[in-house]
Amino acid sequence: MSVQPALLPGDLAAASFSRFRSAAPLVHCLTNEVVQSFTANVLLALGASPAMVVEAEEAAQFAALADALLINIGTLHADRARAMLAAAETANGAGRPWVLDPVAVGGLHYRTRFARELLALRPAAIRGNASEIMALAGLDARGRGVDSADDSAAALPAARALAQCSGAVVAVTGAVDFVTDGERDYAVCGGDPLMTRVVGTGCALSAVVAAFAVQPDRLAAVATACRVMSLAGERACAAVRGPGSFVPAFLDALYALEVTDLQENVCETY
Ligand SMILES: Nc1ncnc2c1ncn2[C@@H]1O[C@H](COP(=O)(O)OP(=O)(O)OP(=O)(O)O)[C@@H](O)[C@H]1O
Ligand SMILES: Cc1ncsc1CCO
Ligand SMILES: [Mg+2]
Repeated sequence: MSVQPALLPGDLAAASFSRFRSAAPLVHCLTNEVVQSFTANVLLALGASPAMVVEAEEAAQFAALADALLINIGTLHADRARAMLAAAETANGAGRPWVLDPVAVGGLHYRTRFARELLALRPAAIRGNASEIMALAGLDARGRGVDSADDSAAALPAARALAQCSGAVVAVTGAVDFVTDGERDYAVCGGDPLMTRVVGTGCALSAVVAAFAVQPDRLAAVATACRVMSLAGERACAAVRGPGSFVPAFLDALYALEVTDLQENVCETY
């Protein structure tokens, strides 16, 4: 396995974004209460469809109708947990991919236990920041050299171990996003630190990952989801004064993205 992951090739990213635009996936989002509206707007701006169907009985039914499912445990409570388990089981039964965003897993016991339960239901992809991926990997990858650290590059070994033991494609995001299936990985550059000064860019990215996880080359597709967000983020940041003007500029940049924009995935160093 390479120590320095390859950059996501522009031709793969463009092909994946083109497939996404044609498919316009319907994404069932069981996400946290802070980011629901922003997440729906990000999916709509890109050309996908969001649906936040949250009651357990309905969530179990709807997971078979949607193209993909997102489970984000940011504001977890018992009713929502019940809906999440039911929806993940339905999605698995119907052959639909589902994505786990393990918000704040690590220090908090209830959500950490619950994330372990979800992991056993085999998500197609997992997207989190460095500390979340390290903590989740620690659950099932003890003894695989998973140490503590707080940046995405340092979390790459943990992401690989998590991918190997869960079967998921794992994206660990930060200044550089790394996406791995445990055997191969891609690096995705771009974005802007301002993206961390607005709530929900990572959560919304996880919904976009779900929309891309329907594609057969899941590793390249999840990396493309990361590139779509980082490219729109860097374009938006070039034209704004701060977090307040970032959100509308970001939605506009997502809306304006063209397939050919994904061809260029340049990054001098990372
Ligand atoms: N320092 C940075 N420079 C450039 N882009 C960044 C930086 N940090 C994060 N990003 C980008 O911001 C987006 C969100 O990633 P991040 O790792 O901050 O998620 P998160 O911590 O789960 O966010 P949240 O929980 O607030 O939704 C990604 O597209 C990522 O590439
Ligand atoms: C601020 C916050 N609190 C719970 S979830 C959330 C947003 C996801 O990061
Ligand atoms: Mg997060």
